[in-house]
Amino acid sequence: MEPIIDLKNLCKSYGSHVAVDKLNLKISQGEIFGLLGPNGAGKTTSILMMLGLTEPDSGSAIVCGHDATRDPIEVKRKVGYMPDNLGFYPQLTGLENLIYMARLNGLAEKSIVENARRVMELVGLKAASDKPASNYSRGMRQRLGLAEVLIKKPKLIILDEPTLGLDPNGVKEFLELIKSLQQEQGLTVLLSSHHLHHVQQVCDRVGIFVDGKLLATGDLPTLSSELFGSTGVETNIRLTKVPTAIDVIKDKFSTYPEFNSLNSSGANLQFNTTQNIIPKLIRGLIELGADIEAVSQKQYGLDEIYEKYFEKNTNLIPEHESA
Ligand SMILES: Nc1ncnc2c1ncn2[C@@H]1O[C@H](COP(=O)(O)OP(=O)(O)OP(=O)(O)O)[C@@H](O)[C@H]1O
Repeated sequence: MEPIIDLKNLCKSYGSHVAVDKLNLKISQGEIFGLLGPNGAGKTTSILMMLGLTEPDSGSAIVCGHDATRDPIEVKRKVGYMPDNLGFYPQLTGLENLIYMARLNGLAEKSIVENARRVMELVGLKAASDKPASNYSRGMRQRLGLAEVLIKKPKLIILDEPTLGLDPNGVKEFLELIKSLQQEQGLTVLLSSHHLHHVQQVCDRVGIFVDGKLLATGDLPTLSSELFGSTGVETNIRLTKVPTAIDVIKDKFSTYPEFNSLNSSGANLQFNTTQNIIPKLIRGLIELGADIEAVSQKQYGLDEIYEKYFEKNTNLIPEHESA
């Protein structure tokens, strides 16, 4: 199946500043993809190029089968876009805002009200439909923004920082809603975020975007091995007691082609190997007469990715500040 988003060598500079540098990315239909990066990484610029709202300097963005630069109107018709700064008419109710937006999008007049009510229910705003938008909480505003996107019945929705400013419960509920839309309606979702932990809850795949470059894409295990592959696999083995001198153990395992290093502390051994060789390590230790009490393997996960790629970025808004 053709990818719903196909970006090839997409580049964009503002003056001498390279905002997006040779971005290559394919997103399949039905996927939830998280574009993840600190502030200023180039996420919004990439999204604007996908929507044909900013022209790339070079490269191409094919979205829903259309070239976003040459055919932005077709792309706009098929894609629902929720920007990070939502604006509503505060004196109108949520439902009136939605109806107004549906009219602006040229939806068929006869079913607009009925559709708007249905979508308000879908996003969990049925009870608040007739309240002025000025009374909506941040979480309700995000849902209303999503409703404005969904009323177009898009094939693909692009959400720029949708969890920004929501409290932890609001984040959870919003992401659950996105997930249910994917599962029940087969929607494809691209969302951008600088909140690694949020994105990981719902995304099938994520892309790590830093300084205009997409460093790695994949699910968490793939990302870990792409980003930390050269770090090796760390396996911790606790023995009931050390059966022989530690140098003897080291000598045995250093003949293994996958072996990098061995550190020990009492009966705790920490192996670093190029691959996961737990069965071989256990067999080797048993041959030396050891009894094994516990085995664990360090997984390079979100926290390590976060530390390596995000924490040094001084522009990053820490999660607790924006929640
Ligand atoms: N219109 C513009 N003119 C000049 N520079 C811009 C413009 N838009 C973005 N930039 C710069 O390009 C870089 C990427 O910005 P972009 O908004 O795409 O990043 P982002 O990852 O979406 O970050 P944020 O989460 O802060 O919006 C930043 O350094 C930004 O200052």
